[in-house]
Amino acid sequence: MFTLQQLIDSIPFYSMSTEEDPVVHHLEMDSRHVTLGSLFFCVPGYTVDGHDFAEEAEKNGAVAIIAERPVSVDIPVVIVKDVNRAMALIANKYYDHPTSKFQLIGVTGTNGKTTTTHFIEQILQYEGKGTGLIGTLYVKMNGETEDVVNTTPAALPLQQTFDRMVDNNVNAAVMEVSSHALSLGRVWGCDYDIAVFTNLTQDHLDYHKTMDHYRFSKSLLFSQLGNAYHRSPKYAVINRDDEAAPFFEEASAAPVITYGLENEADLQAVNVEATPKGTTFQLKTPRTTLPFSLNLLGRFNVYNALASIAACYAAGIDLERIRDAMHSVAGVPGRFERVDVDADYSVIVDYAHTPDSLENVLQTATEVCQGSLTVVVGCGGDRDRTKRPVMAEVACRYADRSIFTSDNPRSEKPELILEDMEAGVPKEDYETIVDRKEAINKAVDQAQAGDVIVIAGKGHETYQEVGGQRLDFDDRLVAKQAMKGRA
Ligand SMILES: CC(=O)N[C@H]1[C@@H](OP(=O)(O)OP(=O)(O)OC[C@H]2O[C@@H](n3ccc(=O)[nH]c3=O)[C@H](O)[C@@H]2O)O[C@H](CO)[C@@H](O)[C@@H]1O[C@H](C)C(=O)N[C@@H](C)C(=O)N[C@H](CCC(=O)O)C(=O)O
Ligand SMILES: Nc1ncnc2c1ncn2[C@@H]1O[C@H](COP(=O)(O)OP(=O)(O)OP(=O)(O)O)[C@@H](O)[C@H]1O
Ligand SMILES: N[C@H](CCC[C@H](N)C(=O)O)C(=O)O
Ligand SMILES: [Mg+2]
Repeated sequence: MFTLQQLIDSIPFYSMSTEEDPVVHHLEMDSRHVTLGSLFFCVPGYTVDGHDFAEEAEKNGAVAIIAERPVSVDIPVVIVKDVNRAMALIANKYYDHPTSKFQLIGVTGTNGKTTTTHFIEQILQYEGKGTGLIGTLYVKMNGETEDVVNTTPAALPLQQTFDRMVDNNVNAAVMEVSSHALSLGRVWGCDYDIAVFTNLTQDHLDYHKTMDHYRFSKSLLFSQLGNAYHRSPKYAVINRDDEAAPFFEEASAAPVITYGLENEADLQAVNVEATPKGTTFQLKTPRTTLPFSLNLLGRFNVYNALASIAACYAAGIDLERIRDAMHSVAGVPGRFERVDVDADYSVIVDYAHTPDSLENVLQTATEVCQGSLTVVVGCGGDRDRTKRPVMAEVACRYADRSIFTSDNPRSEKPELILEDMEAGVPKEDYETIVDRKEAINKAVDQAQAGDVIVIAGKGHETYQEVGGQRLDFDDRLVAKQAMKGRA
């Protein structure tokens, strides 16, 4: 148990409204969940401002408040420069620096984070480690999953999750680290042992405004490798084939292990071949060359495999053991997931929601397609508008037939999102069907033998976000129904 003073000792400068030093029993960033003895953090949000809930927090039993400006309460108020970052430091202290108690691997990059973290988790499990995973799909501890809101949670739930990982005997955890999280200080104070960079292409310009800021935010994971505890060597794992590689290498506060297919790298995949069941390649390292086989399709998955191999090697696992584990690594729900209905055409559901991921998945689909390729795709509302025409262009460049539709319009009018997409391509190259179910039905109805349909953007999602509502919607179920209806 800590007193307020003990907790805020981890912040360099602050001002305090009183000398009182209450005991803190709980940390909280949502006034509605405050209980007796809580320390309440006033987080300036995108929708509302946590400072407006200080009084409610006091009423609900908070013993002190951390804020960026004065608030009218009678309990102690500590004024800090940045509540998000103060919250990260205090949560670290409160939970006794949980990330110093197990090996922590962070994966950042525009695409491939969820896939790569799952590959790494499977290799760690093959080694018999107690594993933790945090990312877009869930928090997972020794096989049990829990729902999440964000890919990388805010500092409080994050440190609390790490603390539970310690209690659950996790000795190696792997997590997706989003650029939002790095930029907002959600992962401040995390003691990463290994930081992995997958790639950098356009996304999230609504938040970052420029690619430079986006790239800088991602690089924070690598400069953070210099953190305190030094229980084992730390490493950065970097994709040499990405043009941002030198930037990340320079930002790294730890030795760098590179991987790639095209450029010479510490771990390089050569002789990559697609087989009916997956992909094979030779892994060339300065010491040895080893044959690898992967149950998954797509050159992008070779990159994800290389990132995982390099991360696990950095974590101290033998390359031969990694090779054996990789042999049976399974794919991830909603990533190039084939809809399981017997038919002479294939339907693939994929989470591609950026220009680069769409290009990768469509390129892979053309390699397995014997007839014509159809893509059903939309772009998310309240997200980077500038990627919409680019995604439309990519769709039309690869597919024989493109159907533009809705993907989580959120607060935007679906027709206007579609107009943004349409601006990227000539009229005769696509058709537009606002209703996603109708769009999927039409693609399936018209499929011929040997054709492939890629339904892109939502992958594992089980909802369509319209206005403030989440309506049930699962591309895989809708496609399955359409396919069965046709049979
Ligand atoms: C833009 C953004 O990052 N939003 C995050 C933010 O929400 P917000 O700013 O809207 O929060 P808010 O509702 O304004 O509330 C502000 C504060 O007031 C508090 N509050 C609110 C109401 C009340 O009655 N009492 C009260 O105390 C809230 O608890 C909060 O602390 O804080 C929330 C709690 O931490 C996050 O869940 C939420 O992520 C939303 C869901 C989101 O969509 N974020 C995206 C942009 C994001 O972060 N994405 C990346 C992944 C990107 C990728 O992988 O491609 C991610 O890591 O998830
Ligand atoms: N290494 C890669 N390079 C490019 N595209 C990829 C790569 N790996 C996966 N993809 C594509 O990107 C999509 C999303 O993959 P994944 O979920 O692994 O990425 P992510 O980085 O976790 O995405 P998010 O930022 O939404 O969490 C996949 O469905 C696939 O189409
Ligand atoms: N993490 C991404 C997910 C996008 C998924 C797509 N279906 C969309 O809604 O745009 C984001 O929040 O931007
Ligand atoms: Mg993800």
